Amino acid sequence: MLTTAIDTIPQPKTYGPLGNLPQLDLEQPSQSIMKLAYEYGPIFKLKFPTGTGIFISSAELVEDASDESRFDKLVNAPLQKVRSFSGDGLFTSWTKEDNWQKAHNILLPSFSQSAMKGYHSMMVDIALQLIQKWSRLNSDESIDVPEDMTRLTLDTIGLCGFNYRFNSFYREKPHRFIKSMGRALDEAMNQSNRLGVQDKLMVKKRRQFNRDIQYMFSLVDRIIEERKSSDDHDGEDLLSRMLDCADPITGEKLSDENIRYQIITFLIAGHETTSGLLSFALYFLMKHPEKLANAYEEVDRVLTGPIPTYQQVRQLKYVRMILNESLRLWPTAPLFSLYAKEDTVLAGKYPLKRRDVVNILLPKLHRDTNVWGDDAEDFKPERFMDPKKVPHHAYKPFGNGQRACIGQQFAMHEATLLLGMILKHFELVDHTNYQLKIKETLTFKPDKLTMQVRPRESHSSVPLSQDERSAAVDLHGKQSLQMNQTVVNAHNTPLLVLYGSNMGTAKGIARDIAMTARFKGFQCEVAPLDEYAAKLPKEGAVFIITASYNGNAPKNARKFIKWLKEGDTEALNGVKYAVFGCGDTNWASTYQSIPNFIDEKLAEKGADRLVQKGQGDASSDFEKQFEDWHDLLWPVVLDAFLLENNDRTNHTGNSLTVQFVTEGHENASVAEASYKVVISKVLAQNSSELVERVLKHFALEQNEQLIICGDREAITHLPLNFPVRTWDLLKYSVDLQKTVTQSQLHELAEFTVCPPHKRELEMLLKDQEYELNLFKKNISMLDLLEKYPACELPFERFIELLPSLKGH
Ligand code: HEM
Ligand SMILES: Cc1cc2nc3c(=O)[nH]c(=O)nc-3n(C[C@H](O)[C@H](O)[C@H](O)COP(=O)(O)O)c2cc1C
Repeated sequence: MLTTAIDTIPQPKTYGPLGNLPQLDLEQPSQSIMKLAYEYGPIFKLKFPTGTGIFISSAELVEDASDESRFDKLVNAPLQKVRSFSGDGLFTSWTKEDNWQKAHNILLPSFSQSAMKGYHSMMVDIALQLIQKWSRLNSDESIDVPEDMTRLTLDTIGLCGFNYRFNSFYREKPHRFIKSMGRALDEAMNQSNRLGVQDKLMVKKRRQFNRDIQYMFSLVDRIIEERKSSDDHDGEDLLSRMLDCADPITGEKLSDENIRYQIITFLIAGHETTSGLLSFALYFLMKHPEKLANAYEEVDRVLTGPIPTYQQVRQLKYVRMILNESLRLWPTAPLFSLYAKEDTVLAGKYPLKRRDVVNILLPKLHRDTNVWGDDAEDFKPERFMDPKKVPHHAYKPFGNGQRACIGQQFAMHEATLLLGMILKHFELVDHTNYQLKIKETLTFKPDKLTMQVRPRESHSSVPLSQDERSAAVDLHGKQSLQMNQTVVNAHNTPLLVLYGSNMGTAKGIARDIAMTARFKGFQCEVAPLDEYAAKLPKEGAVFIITASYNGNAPKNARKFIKWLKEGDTEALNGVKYAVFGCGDTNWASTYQSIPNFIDEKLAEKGADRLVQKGQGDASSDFEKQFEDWHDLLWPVVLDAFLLENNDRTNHTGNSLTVQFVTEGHENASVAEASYKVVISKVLAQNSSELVERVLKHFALEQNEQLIICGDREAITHLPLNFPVRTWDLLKYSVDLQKTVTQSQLHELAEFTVCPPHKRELEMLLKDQEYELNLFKKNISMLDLLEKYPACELPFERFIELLPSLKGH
């Protein structure tokens, strides 16, 4: 007979039917278990009224338990109680329940990297509310940190997920949802620690629990009803996906009941843990002035505009490291549970029976000195400097494998953005010399942490008004224009861009590349890899952008991989290809496994690799890694097909070219690029009247899309190589009102075809004339263009000559 772990693993003394319950401080159960871990070592067992569980906390044991072929998520006793209000939502469902896989498939795309760009402006909206609130405080007023972080994270998930505004910053007391949810979570945890009979006696508590659940249901049902009855069905938020999308595998949609559970799940999971993370990060920064100084240095260097852009948030490396390190020492979801799917032996030492329960005790795992070193207890963000050196099997704040946190990128983007903004604006004051005490519900938070803030003198800036915020937010991407660009001198070399993607990152990149390629004159098609299994064309080029999932292919690349592995592949001589892999070093052992496989296999079968494989790591600077590869790619590809760079086929002697795009082709990023223009310049804009005059002069439409091509190094103030709305370009990027300079005047004269007018303009070039007639009167280039219709200055040159808009 197999000896089970339950017989051989150390266990503290038990107390009759209560088992080890008396060893737990019910106010702080996870911290009590942590203490036991220091006493009993990396593996021990505890018996509770609800069953017996093993607790593990060494890297070696956790690495083995992370094997998803042998262990799966256990919906543990507290989570089973939480099911009273979150049902079979993603967090509290068993993997084998149909609704888990279905919801997972439907909702994953909403958490892809490209989806974060869509949420960015809404996150900024809420973050600005906090910054404004803090900037209005008197210097002796103290801030309840976890309370304000909770306001922020609840409002953020409400807005990004469901377009619902909790408006927590406009309320004295937290929203009632927070109260009901907090009480219900407390009660769920307490119920799981009570004996059945004790529980039955708690009539009042049970009634309150039911009332809280009813309140949460009613709020959520209202959100669903409002959305169903509104005309706005084209949103891309979570609720839209829940209501409209079908599981790509089964073709089934989510039921109304399940949608209710999912919304509650996201409202809970989407804010409790992130607010704790932000609170701990602020605590650590207040206590570590030297780390705080590093963070200030980074924020001052990166966040140069009034509102952080998506890209800038991605560049806040040190701030991210601070968050990672905070999650190491105080992972806000401190424990997750697994069960053995079959009889097995843990780490080759501990025999387990099917269904034996293993709990991963994160705060202790994250302090395993064998992996993290003797200074494991110290706060050192630098541990996360090199993602390759992070021991991922000893760092699991977001859980494991397919049941890992779906909202990880959401949480990290939101937290990096906010922490960056707080640091940009404020000095942090530890006015009570706070001593850390941890409050536990299902999550960890610093208990009663307060601080004061002072505006940073050298960086104080005017908080934005509501209107300016709206301007930043309005364009968050609602419009998604379909368009087809007209390319001058297209050579029509075929280019096939294939992707393997579950969540949309690889697909988004494939589309972006295709847009650039069309622009360079290629005849381009974008498709999932599976559509081209055994069909790779030998004409033109093939680019492959793909992710990996636990070492396996994304769903729409499985056939392709099978074909490469087993298929009767004839020699692929003549196929010209390039591969870019989307991966994440969190999955260290299978990092980039699928793109690597494809890249190597194609070469092995005789295909020509055009350029070295590129790879992006979602836990590192993905965008930069992609850009670096993209910059390498095009010269090589153009060379291989003996092509000229077509970007400038429309060249007029300017260093810029402008191409107008017309409708009809698939594309994603118009609104986004327009938004980029807006957000980076939100404080400065030209008047609408000025913009209309320019449109009229050049006979342009305000909603027309154009792409400006030019050298990114040389021209920094214009949105280059992306489609933008003409209106946005003119309103936010260039200064239309600036007095004409003498060199601009010189160009105007050059472009003037009517000799008398040309002469007049040349006269004005003389210093005195210029001073008197133009400079003193503040005459702009636009004024002159209107006055001299014979001046045929092209639009692209006009844009190029104008200075950047810096605010009047
Ligand atoms: C710092 C912030 C966060 C931390 C530390 C965290 C941690 C975790 C952990 C440890 C799990 C796995 C639990 C288990 O195995 O039982 C998990 C799952 C989950 N998290 Fe998060 N989370 C965070 C933020 C978020 C956010 C912002 C969202 C939503 C927007 C979210 C939604 C979820 C969901 C839906 C699951 C269940 C996924 C599934 O099983 O399919 N989390 N989270
Ligand atoms: C459940 C899960 C498993 C993953 N497994 C791997 C992996 O084995 N190797 C890897 O490099 N990246 C892995 N990743 C990271 C994804 O490949 C990466 O985020 C990629 O950008 C996703 O692309 P997509 O949005 O196009 O699907 C995994 C991500 C998730 C959510």
